[in-house]
Amino acid sequence: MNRTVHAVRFPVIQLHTTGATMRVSQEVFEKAKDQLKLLKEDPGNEVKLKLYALFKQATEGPCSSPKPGMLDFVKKAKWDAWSSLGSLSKDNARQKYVDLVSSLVSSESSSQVKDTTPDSKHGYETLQVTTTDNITKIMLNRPEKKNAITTQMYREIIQALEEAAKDDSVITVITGNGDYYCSGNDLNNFTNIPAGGIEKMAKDGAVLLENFVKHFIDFPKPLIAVVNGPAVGISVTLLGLFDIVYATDRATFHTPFSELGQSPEGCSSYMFPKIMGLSKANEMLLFNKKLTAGEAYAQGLVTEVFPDWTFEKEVWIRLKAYANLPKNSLALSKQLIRGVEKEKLHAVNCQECELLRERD
Ligand SMILES: CCC/C=C/C(=O)SCCNC(=O)CCNC(=O)[C@H](O)C(C)(C)COP(=O)([O-])OP(=O)([O-])OC[C@H]1O[C@@H](n2cnc3c(N)ncnc32)[C@H](O)[C@@H]1OP(=O)([O-])[O-]
Repeated sequence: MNRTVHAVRFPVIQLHTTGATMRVSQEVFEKAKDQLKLLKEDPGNEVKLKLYALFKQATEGPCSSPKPGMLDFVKKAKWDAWSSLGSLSKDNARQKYVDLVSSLVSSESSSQVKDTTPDSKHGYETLQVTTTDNITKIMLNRPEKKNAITTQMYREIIQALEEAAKDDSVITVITGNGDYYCSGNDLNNFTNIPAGGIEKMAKDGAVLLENFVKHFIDFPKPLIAVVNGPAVGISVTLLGLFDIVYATDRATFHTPFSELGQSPEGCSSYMFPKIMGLSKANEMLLFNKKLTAGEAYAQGLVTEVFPDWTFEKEVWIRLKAYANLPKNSLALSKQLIRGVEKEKLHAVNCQECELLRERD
């Protein structure tokens, strides 16, 4: 089952960055060329060189002209930029050219909008939670630990989801700070044995985990994962409970449960086979197969993959457009889509947590 991607039309170039396979049409390429002429701000020499190189590669293929002399600075810089693209195909160069122009046009228009990002909400130590432009953004904020989820972070995410469910926002986004989306359960959660011993730790852990996952199952508004880097463990298994998953092409998806002597959670034992088919789900959940972003897209776990260099810009422009849609209509439609499965998901969550408790 592939996820549905809602098409949003931008006033400028339509973005075609769905995975690595889609081709940019000549028409889109020409449009990008025209848009470039309308930029008001000079993007700077580095970007201009990149644009030049991509354009040459897209129209003529790899650079085969002789290297200009050392003193011919401009020609040499252009030649270097073009040559650096090596054997990049014309199609890929066209795609990258269009992506780059899109990001320049977008950043120019968004720089004209007043920055109204409010301060992070108080009371969170492991998260940064903000609401702006009708979007509540829950950012995992332990970049130095690759955003590993401690028991405190589990509790804070639960609290943030409860608040986001009730606030004025239209959509809710979860993302990570730094180079990782999330490295999964903090492994120290298993090593700090409390006074009641291992059995109590396992029981408390299972109760917390079940409640945590329950908040994703029951979340009433569209929930979007902005996967800004590699994702591990529970941050991957939960993705089946999000309504949309956008990923940078730098992201990977890894569920090393068998390696750790654990079993799947986050309703992945039910959602992954449903999303990607049984055998692909088994490769991930039983045999620890790490997926690239492209593979995760091909298997329907990810809605769309964006080049890392334009990821944040493109995704947030799109999300802001989504967040202007009518709040109630979105919430009701989501509940209609998810409602059919809710009972089943709660039962799966309960079983998964019970198994984890027994195995600890
Ligand atoms: C409830 C049960 C269900 C849940 C299931 C799961 O999620 S299962 C999945 C469970 N997850 C895993 O099995 C993933 C375990 N982690 C890894 O495999 C690697 O750290 C990495 C591949 C995520 C990043 O490799 P890299 O070479 O790029 O970076 P680096 O290694 O140098 O890490 C930087 C710092 O972050 C720290 N830190 C990172 N992750 C965790 C963590 N989960 N925990 C604690 N700490 C973590 C790391 O110790 C280091 O701290 P230090 O020494 O600076 O104080």
